Amino acid sequence: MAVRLEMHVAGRIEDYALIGDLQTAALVCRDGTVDWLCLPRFDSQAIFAGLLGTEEHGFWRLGPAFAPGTQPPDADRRTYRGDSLILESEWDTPRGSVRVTDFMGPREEAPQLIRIVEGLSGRVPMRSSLRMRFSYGRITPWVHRVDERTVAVSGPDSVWLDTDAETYGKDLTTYSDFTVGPGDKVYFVISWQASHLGPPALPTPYESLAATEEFWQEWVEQCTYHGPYREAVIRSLITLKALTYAPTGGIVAAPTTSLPEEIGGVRNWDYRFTWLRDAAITLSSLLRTGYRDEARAWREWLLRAVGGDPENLQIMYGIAGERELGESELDWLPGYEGSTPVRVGNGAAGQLQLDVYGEVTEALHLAHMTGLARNDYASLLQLKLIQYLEHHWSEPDEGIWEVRGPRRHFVHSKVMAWVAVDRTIKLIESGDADGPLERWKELRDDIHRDVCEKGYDPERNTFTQSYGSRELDASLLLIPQMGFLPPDDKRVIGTIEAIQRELSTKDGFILRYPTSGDDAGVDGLAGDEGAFLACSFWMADDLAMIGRVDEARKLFERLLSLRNDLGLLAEEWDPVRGRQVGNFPQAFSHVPLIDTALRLTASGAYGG
Ligand SMILES: OC[C@H]1O[C@H](O[C@H]2O[C@H](CO)[C@@H](O)[C@H](O)[C@H]2O)[C@H](O)[C@@H](O)[C@@H]1O
Repeated sequence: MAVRLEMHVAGRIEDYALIGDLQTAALVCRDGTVDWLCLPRFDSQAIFAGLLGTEEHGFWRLGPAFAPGTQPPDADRRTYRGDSLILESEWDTPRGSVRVTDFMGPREEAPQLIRIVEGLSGRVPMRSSLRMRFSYGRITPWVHRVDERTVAVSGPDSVWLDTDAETYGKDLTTYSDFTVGPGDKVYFVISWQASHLGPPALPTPYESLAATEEFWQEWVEQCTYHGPYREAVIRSLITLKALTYAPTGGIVAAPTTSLPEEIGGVRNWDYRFTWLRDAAITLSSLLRTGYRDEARAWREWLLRAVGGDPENLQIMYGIAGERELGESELDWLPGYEGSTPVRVGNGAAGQLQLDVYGEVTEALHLAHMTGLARNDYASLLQLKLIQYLEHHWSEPDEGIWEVRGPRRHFVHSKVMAWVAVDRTIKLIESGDADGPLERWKELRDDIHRDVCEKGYDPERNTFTQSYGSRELDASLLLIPQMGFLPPDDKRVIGTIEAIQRELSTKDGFILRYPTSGDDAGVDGLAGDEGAFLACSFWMADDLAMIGRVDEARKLFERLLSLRNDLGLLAEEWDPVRGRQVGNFPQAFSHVPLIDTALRLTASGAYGG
């Protein structure tokens, strides 16, 4: 029978803090429990999967001791140390106060999760409860001692625990009970190592802490944005950097799988991969805020990943460029608050999504415009993508939202195909590439005409989700932002107003598209979902672009208020339950946050 160890249950999504080492990431709950950690990479098996199950599936709690049968207390305060990814959680207990500092140092060697306990006042009894379960909570590893170290082994993985506290094993869990007084420090470090290798080097937690703090300080100093939303922009940039897989330059969409888009629902996906779309827009935000190294690294990643025939371009890859991302279900995990299935891998990898050509080309264009050193292969890739689009832009596809229903002629896909051709024409005109300029100008005009004829409903004065449909889609908000039509075009204004009218939630945030109505089931999925945060930021952008700047600023600031206490956003917002939903933290939410902050700052629309 399962032994109930702690009374910890997974928190709300916004209860989590992110820490990471630019190769993987962990989520730490308010009560000091690490409920999610995949080792050694973002897309590896989790050793703590309590987030998607129970304490039986692995967790590591470190905090003040508490009475049996009660819940571990939440920290009274928590914050990142300055502009870093070092988390500090503090508890005030009847016996005194204590701080736990959690971080993962950017690394060359074994991945490490480091936790340092520091007594602040009084004498505080503490407890560490470490329950590793390999293979996403399915496997109880062998745990034994090697000299002063504790090692857990199963299959290809071993995880080593080093601490200066006494430990003991009970109920297949490693415990440590100790007391800290003012100034006392106790460390705990777990390090991953391939199990066929010998023990990893002994950790140096205090040196690692200093090096990690310095790393983040230096990184943040490069930011060129100094406007009124700097705090929110910096936290978003740090989050994007934390989602970057440093060895290759790949960027994950989020470090989690299967945090549901609807609590209890089936819309649960694995985001631990590099989508060309999400990575391209991330790159654009990084470029706009002065970060060129990441942009260069991602461009290199892109050129390696898409190597081969552009006919075989995938819309997403593994973080090192892997193509096989086969989707499967982990049936032993009960899911976040009962949301099943829990999926690993992602079947969307095999879809046709024509917008991706536009997003990639736009990112390469921005790299070019901001003076990133020219790369002949990048220009060649751009030309090859257009040669492909010439023959395929008029096909139906699965679109930006990766619908699992039938393919359609999504308007946004065609608009982004136009973007791809337009930016490539500009590249040729700048003299940095050679191509059939006149033919591609005609192609650009053909796509534009097609969209305006078939994707626009003159009766309702709005563009539509797909050709022949009466439904709306918030991706149409990108039409003026991409320069497809100017913001003062009456069709653009009509579309913005229609989306605001028909796709707003009660609290004024924006849905991607209707999940019920004439076209119910466009995405081929059961259930509903929350407001999509990226679309809500796009609405703020569009309102600013059409001169409704006060409204834009108010919407933006309401969106900022949805962030958790650490400035983090998931993919969606559930307006009924008033909580964050979907994978967390999500690049696709933090990127538009940065972009809207930059736009509002440029328009002077702040401070009211
Ligand atoms: O809605 C169904 C699809 O949901 C996921 O896709 C979403 O996340 C992607 C990564 O951020 C994003 O690029 C895409 O625009 C979103 O719709 C999921 O990954 C898909 O498998 C699923 O079909």
